[in-house]
Amino acid sequence: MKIIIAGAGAMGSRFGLMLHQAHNDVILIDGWQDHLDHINRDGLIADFNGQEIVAKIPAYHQDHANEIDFDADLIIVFTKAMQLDHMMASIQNMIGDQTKILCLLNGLGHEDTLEKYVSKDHILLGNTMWTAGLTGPGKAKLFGDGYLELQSLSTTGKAAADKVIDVLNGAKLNAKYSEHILSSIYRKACVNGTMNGLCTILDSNMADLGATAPIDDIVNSIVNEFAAVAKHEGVELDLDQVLAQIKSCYDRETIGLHYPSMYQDLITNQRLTEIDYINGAIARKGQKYGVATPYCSFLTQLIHCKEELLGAK
Ligand SMILES: NC(=O)C1=CN([C@@H]2O[C@H](COP(=O)(O)OP(=O)(O)OC[C@H]3O[C@@H](n4cnc5c(N)ncnc54)[C@H](OP(=O)(O)O)[C@@H]3O)[C@@H](O)[C@H]2O)C=CC1
Ligand SMILES: CC(C)(CO)C(=O)C(=O)O
Repeated sequence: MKIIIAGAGAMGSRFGLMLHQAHNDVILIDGWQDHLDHINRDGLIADFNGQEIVAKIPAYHQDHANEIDFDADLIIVFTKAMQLDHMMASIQNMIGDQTKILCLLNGLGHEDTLEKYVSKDHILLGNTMWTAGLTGPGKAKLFGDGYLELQSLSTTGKAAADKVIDVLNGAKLNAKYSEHILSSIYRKACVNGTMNGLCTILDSNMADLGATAPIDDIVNSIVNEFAAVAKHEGVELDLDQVLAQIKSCYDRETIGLHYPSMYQDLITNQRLTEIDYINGAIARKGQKYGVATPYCSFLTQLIHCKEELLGAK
């Protein structure tokens, strides 16, 4: 399959690498010139479960996306939430009649941004429990296992979605179709709404955070706020399932040693975070629906304070 990874940071690099290894025709598009230069010069270098892999994958700057001759079957968008709009505008001319756009970003509401550029027929909405990190431009550190779920936003799009799922599974990405992607997105947002902000503020990985005494209380309070808001959007969260997914993040043998992407953004790279698309989104929706969200509001404010204190850009 001809695949564009639009947003080739940590997660884009993981998906790009695994799909390239499975003999798909992959190109990377990103806005970070130094990263692109390293990849084009030395290859994408990954510490992949402890083994060094070098993949020669062509990488292009998004400002020149118009000039790329590549008839993509699939575009996987993997920018940060606040970069999605700009990326979609950059790649608009690369979207053909049959091109599917798979969105796996963390956070809520990305379908609204995608629908500014393409109809529902093109959109596969999803989320993923894979993890990834960058150790420098052109260098990824990838460990642990993961999976992803996706759903076509068009009622007639299941067959095309299944083809994409076969390709993803050919690359061992553990993809499956979801009939209720909004529930699964809310469930994943609960994982990010607890792990990402808390690990960032408390300077911890997920396993160490999970071993603290007050964590269960804090997690329960945050998850209840997500669930109360989700109910107003027609999503009934299964709290046991949500808590089990959060607890799976504490496992040192799988992804517990991972520092969430928000930690990587703010603490490692002094970059602005996606908090407004996660806990911030719940606080805004809570106001709209008359649901109290003190934990989400406080965590959002704390992260914004930290962004200011660290001069994040
Ligand atoms: N990392 C993870 O483990 C997981 C992440 N996600 C989600 O996937 C999406 C993509 O996240 P992720 O892959 O972590 O994003 P990254 O921060 O690794 O990359 C996103 C973009 O940020 C810019 N960038 C990143 N690092 C630097 C840097 N050091 N200097 C300059 N620019 C940089 C690049 O674009 P540009 O230069 O154009 O700004 C890049 O395309 C997000 O929604 C995230 O929440 C989901 C599951 C797990
Ligand atoms: C790994 C996980 C699930 C942590 O919340 C994630 O999505 C992230 O790092 O952003």
